[in-house]
Amino acid sequence: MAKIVVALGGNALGKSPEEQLELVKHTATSLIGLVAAGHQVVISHGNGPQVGAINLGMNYAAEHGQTAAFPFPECGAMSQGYIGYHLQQSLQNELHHRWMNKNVVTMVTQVEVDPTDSAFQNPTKPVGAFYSKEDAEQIERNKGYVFKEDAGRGYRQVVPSPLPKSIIELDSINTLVEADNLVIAGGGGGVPVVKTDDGLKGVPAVIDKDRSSALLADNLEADQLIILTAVDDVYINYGKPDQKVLRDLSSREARHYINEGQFAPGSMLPKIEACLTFVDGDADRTALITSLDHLDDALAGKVGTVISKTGALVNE
Ligand SMILES: Nc1ncnc2c1ncn2[C@@H]1O[C@H](COP(=O)(O)OP(=O)(O)O)[C@@H](O)[C@H]1O
Ligand SMILES: NC(=O)OP(=O)(O)O
Repeated sequence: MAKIVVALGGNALGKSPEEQLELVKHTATSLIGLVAAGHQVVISHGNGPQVGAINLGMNYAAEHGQTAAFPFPECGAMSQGYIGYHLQQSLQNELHHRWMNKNVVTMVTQVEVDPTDSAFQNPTKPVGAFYSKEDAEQIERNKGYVFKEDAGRGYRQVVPSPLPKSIIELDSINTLVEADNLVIAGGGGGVPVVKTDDGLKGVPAVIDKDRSSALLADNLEADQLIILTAVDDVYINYGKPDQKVLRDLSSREARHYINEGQFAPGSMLPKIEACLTFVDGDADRTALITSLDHLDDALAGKVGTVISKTGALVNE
């Protein structure tokens, strides 16, 4: 039996509640498959598109005098509830379908960040919808938001993405996991909070969920970190005619490709860095990056990129 932290990508969760529920149902089948195989599974997820959509909706309602203004950390907490609800329901339905009995719980999770983190001066985390260059420039002028190009897919608003320092609810998560519950935690990288003289305080930012998931996996002493996103594999020369699948990577090879600039900042780079943080902690640990659709194939070794301290296979 292995302890596995599975991180689901926010961009791979679809663009609407209907799409998300459909995608999550499919992923629930594979996740419960892992549970049925005897593994201890902890689930985390991204929230970039979702927190951006919630924030836009709340801003619109506030600008039209229909609601009070909702700060960004509150929007992050809402995204944890929204995505956690779909995950809980889909996992519970799949458990029921298989006549399995297990409690599923979403933990609203706060993650401590450093208020002096330089990320607050340099927003990099893409959130919300994709825009054309012209539309992004117009919104920048009208609202003062910052936009950046996101991995060739269009322009998106970016917000600060400080590094996760500690998981506030770690003890509760650990207790629930050890009591054999299926736990969803660290959603959206956790709601970012800073420690002040008056206690914890939310800050407007989005922590990278891959980095938080690596911290969670390390803190829970997990054996494996699985990052599920929109692509089946990690590539070098991604999107070019000579792109090549990386099936199996040692830490050393991964660092070499990072230095070559093979992984886009804001998308694949933080995933690779998160995997390195996790696997460098212990030689027996592995990390797997694959798509939400092909987890079963990846576990069978047919697709996906495995990262470990020493590497095992030869790349195709
Ligand atoms: N070298 C690469 N190999 C594979 N995908 C890459 C690479 N560089 C950038 N990407 C992009 O990174 C995306 C995954 O990052 P992102 O969309 O931020 O993930 P998520 O929201 O699922 O966590 C892929 O869908 C792909 O477009
Ligand atoms: N919080 C976060 O990293 O979200 P995405 O996975 O959507 O980028």
